[in-house]
Amino acid sequence: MSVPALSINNLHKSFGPAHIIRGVTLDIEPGERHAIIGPNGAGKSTLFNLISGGYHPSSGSIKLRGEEIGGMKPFKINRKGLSRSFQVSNIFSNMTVRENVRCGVLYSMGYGYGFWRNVGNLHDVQRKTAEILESVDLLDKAQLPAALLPYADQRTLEIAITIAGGADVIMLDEPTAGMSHSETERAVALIKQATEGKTLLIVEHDMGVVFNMADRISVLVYGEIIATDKPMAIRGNEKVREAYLGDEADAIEGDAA
Ligand SMILES: Nc1ncnc2c1ncn2[C@@H]1O[C@H](COP(=O)(O)OP(=O)(O)OP(=O)(O)O)[C@@H](O)[C@H]1O
Repeated sequence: MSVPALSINNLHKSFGPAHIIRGVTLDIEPGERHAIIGPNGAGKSTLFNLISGGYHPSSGSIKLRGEEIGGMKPFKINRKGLSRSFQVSNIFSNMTVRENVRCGVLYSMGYGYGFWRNVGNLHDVQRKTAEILESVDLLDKAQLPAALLPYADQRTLEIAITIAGGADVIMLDEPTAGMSHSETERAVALIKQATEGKTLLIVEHDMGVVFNMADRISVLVYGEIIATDKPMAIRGNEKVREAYLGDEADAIEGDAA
């Protein structure tokens, strides 16, 4: 068997007396698209922050391709090939769309951020930047200041920046939050295309998105994973229906069937 892209073992996190993550164990295979779902306050963002280095685990282990990363600084984890987006937009609004993506590309190639002004001649950087912009369908808006993009395009740019760093494990926190139905459909297609071959971990409230995108789903309730399975099995899981999805499960659209 291959080494899991991410391997979480008996992970706990408490804030003072509040025990928020309560023994999470989960393996995510290389190339898998995995979604974490669960009610508000279940601990999804906390789990994301633990994996990407925002929080120190209280106990337990988090391994990236077999290497322990629990408690490492976020930039070190990023350097090891794990990149995450945030719910709150992370883009440089005064820079153009192209410059924003270029920053990520430069970073992945080992250049400092201060180098970006002189990169016009760096062919490999230009090519990689254009490739990413094309994969998320933003090439025709590359010269615009990021602040002028419509909201859905800003979220897409955020995803492009996350991918530009060259990581092969990508974590997206509610990538379609605030988007209309048609914008969401487009974003899902772009995310699938842009993360092809990479390992993807998402937190998402839109069940249409989750069931369309994920190979497997984990359901987090009160800091514990109550089920990890393929979308169809999650939809039919009695425990999951009781704790979270309820009758909504029957109404979920998706090609998971
Ligand atoms: N830094 C912190 N200090 C204290 N409590 C925290 C901290 N971060 C999160 N919590 C608590 O942990 C619990 C889980 O929060 P978290 O944001 O991880 O849930 P979530 O599943 O992401 O919720 P939502 O779906 O609403 O985003 C909440 O009760 C929250 O108040």
